[in-house]
Amino acid sequence: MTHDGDRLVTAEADGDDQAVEAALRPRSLDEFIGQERVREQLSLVLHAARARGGTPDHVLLSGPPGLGKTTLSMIIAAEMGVPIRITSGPAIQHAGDLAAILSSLSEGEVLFLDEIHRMSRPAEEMLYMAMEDFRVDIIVGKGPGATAIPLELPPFTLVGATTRAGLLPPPLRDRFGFTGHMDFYGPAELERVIHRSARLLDVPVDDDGALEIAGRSRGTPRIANRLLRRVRDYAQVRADGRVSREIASLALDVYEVDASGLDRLDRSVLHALVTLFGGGPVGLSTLAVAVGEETETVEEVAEPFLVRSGLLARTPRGRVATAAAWKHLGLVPPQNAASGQSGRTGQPGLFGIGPEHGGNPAPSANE
Ligand SMILES: Nc1ncnc2c1ncn2[C@@H]1O[C@H](COP(=O)(O)OP(=O)(O)OP(=O)(O)O)[C@@H](O)[C@H]1O
Repeated sequence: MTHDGDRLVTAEADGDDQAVEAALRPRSLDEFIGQERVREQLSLVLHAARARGGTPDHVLLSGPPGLGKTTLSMIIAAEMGVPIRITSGPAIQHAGDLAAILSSLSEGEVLFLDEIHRMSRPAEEMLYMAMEDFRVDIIVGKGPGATAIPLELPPFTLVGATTRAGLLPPPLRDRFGFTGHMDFYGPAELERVIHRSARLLDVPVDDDGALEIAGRSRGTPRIANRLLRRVRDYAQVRADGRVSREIASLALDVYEVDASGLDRLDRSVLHALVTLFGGGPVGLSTLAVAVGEETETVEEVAEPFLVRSGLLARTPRGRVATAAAWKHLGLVPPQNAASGQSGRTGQPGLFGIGPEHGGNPAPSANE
């Protein structure tokens, strides 16, 4: 495991984010920006459940961190007018932990289980029965004398969140009535997220300023909100508090987040690849040594976004800089530079989709 929590452009929540995020969360489906498909589908599920006077089917939300899975689960509860209980897979290590939570749910309550793919196996098996029959068997005693005491549960809605639906065992996946796939946001959607947050935080931001921040936010609302807060600081300290394109750009230059959302680590990987290794191919560990980082940091922290942006390719022979990477660094790409792909736009840049989202998975070259 690597820690990238101190990076401004990490999609994971840090301690600083949590309090502000609570204030910035949209509270209804109408307020939730983007993800039109998921929003429409979910709205149908919730409307139908309300019309029947029942609880909605269990919902699985899959997608990268910071795109709004927790927010959507809270919206589901709010739209249904029921309470929500929030926990996560890693917090449920024993079946007993889960039994305690399930048995204390009230009728119709939403149970949000983040990182559901990281739950322990016994807890997962208990969840199968709870989801299907609203019942669990509590095992009392050990060995041959153990007995199962059935416990009826009130109907509830499980909202599971995972970064990869493919990691879930099929029996668990099949028990969700609806799966929503969340994708990275486009610049126009992020611009709306930034305008909305700026209103709530009382920061005057013009359209160009919002778009400038959006362009550096890696398709992720959590990052957009974090960058907005840093830009707000800059605008207050070095200007009159208003955020224009120029102020946003100067502020994010100070924080070393460039126009495409790359930070210092991302750029140093590309720089080493291009200047020291002629664009590659070069093995991962050699590249890591060249930038003075752990192999895992390069692989898990820097590479996913570089690949998604169409700047770096993983090939069987090693890491390769694409033509776009050379251009990004202001250099002329050699004739044979890899063309690179980024899933959604077909252009190198922000909003492509990496291997985990339908791109071409390339074999890892760990040397
Ligand atoms: N569609 C959206 N519109 C407006 N704000 C959003 C939207 N999606 C996310 N946000 C904001 O982004 C922040 C992160 O969202 P959230 O915590 O729901 O993400 P997540 O997908 O659950 O992340 P993780 O998987 O890391 O828990 C929140 O502050 C939320 O307000």
